[in-house]
Amino acid sequence: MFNEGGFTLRTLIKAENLTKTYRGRTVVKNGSLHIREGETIALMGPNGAGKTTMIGMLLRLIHPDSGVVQHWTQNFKAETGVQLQSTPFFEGHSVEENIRLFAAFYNVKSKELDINSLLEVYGLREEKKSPAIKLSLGQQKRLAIAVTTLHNPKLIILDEPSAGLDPRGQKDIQQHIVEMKERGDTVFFSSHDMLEVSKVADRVMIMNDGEIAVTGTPQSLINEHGVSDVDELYSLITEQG
Ligand SMILES: Nc1ncnc2c1ncn2[C@@H]1O[C@H](COP(=O)(O)OP(=O)(O)OP(=O)(O)O)[C@@H](O)[C@H]1O
Repeated sequence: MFNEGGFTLRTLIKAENLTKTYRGRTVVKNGSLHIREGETIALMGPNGAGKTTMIGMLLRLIHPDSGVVQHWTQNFKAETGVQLQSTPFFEGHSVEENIRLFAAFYNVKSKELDINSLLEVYGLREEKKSPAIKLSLGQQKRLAIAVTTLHNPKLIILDEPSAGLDPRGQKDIQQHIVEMKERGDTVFFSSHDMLEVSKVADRVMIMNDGEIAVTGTPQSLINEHGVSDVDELYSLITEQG
């Protein structure tokens, strides 16, 4: 439990001094962060800043060279929804079958699964019988995000959910994150989309060259650094390198 301003917020993930080196190059340096229940956190940073490596270590998919990650429960994987940069859908299976396969993986019972509602929410009703791997990039991203929610997870982690999408596709993803937030879900996502971050994030972290350079609410960081928006803040932090 973590006490802040009189409210007791539960910490879901606490990472301390995470470091990862690949072939002599340190790509994450002493990364410390916490994710508290109900927060929507955006992880930003240039290509190669170490965001995906950091997410991998938070999920215990990548073993840090040093540092510690603590989760709110031993069984955190069963209670976490994860969209990685490429979600491997099952080849030769329709959207519906893929959802059923992911649901089985998460131990969600068939009778608890409302596929039609899920497809409706994620704008995939027409694609129900289409092969998942033939969907457009935007549709695949929406399907990947839809399956992160199947088991009603406590924490949702999205690695660049809107990367490579057109403005309409980016807006759709923003809306899905807003809906997760309104449901009270905890969401940790990486992004290069300033508008998305400004609109949905309660807290922003900017990584630069393997380090978490700043963390705070968008407004507090804007005030502290004397800039006018998240875009300017990002440029200031990442150009300081
Ligand atoms: N398994 C690996 N072996 C060697 N180098 C790696 C490995 N994984 C990542 N790297 C390197 O670590 C650095 C950080 O990569 P990472 O994918 O964490 O960055 P990122 O901030 O997520 O970038 P992007 O925004 O492009 O996705 C990069 O230089 C990358 O090439």
